[in-house]
Amino acid sequence: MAVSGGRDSRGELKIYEGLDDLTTDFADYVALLSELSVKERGVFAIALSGGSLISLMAKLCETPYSKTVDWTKWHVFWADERVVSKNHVDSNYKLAKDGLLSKVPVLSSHVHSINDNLSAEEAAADYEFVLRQLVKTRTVDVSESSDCPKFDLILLGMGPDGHVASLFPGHPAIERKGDWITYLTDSPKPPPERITFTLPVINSASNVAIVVAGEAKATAVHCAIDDMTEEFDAAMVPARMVQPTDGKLVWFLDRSAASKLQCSSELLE
Ligand SMILES: O=C(O)[C@H](O)[C@@H](O)[C@H](O)[C@H](O)COP(=O)(O)O
Repeated sequence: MAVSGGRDSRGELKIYEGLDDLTTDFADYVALLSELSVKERGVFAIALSGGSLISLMAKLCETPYSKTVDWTKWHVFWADERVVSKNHVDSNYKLAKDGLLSKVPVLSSHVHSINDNLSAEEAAADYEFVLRQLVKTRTVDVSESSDCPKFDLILLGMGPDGHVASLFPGHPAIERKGDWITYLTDSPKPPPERITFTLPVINSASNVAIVVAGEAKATAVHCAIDDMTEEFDAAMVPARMVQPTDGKLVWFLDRSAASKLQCSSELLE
């Protein structure tokens, strides 16, 4: 069973007793947004992350979703990627391919992964170029307020340090504004070389979901969502800076991840 509550600009909270409820509701959420986007725009532009997120999407490969979702209309991107070859165990592309994309009929020409023959800096520039072409054709919509791509849905996990995509606490990549995609060669979470959507791109999406499970992330969830004192530095918890300008943010949390939220006891009553 889930409880839901609003936290204004820090998003809607959905808290689940167990992972089974969470993954079922999460699959319903993705399937519904896919349906609405396809109805409205003819395509569904979705950006994935790495980590446990992909295993939490596993229900989408099962019925009814495997049969009811219009997979041929999906265009798949990565909100962040590790700069390694596509068949490397660290590759977010490989993770998604093995756990999701090879099990559903997404068209290979609609899977927009990074060029793994390039350096991190070159791969970021190349990925931004690819994205710009797809924004021109409106495969990915554009935000009128920011001129950034407006993804139908960006899916993020969160690390125990509060990072999302490859935007880490206190790292200069959080501040990047001019670029859509930036790169790191010193990621605190291995591997060190990565590319990542910048915050303006994440915050221009129509929908953003942050999916978090486990007690190890409870403090970061608290710091990302609860009201804090004025001295609190949001740049130290990148997930707190995810605040879509014209879109909607939803947090999918299990009970352990939500256990330090000030508002969780009210919500769970
Ligand atoms: O490539 C990456 O490392 C990810 O995109 C990263 O942002 C991930 O989503 C979080 O670190 C959460 O990962 P876990 O869910 O595995 O903790």
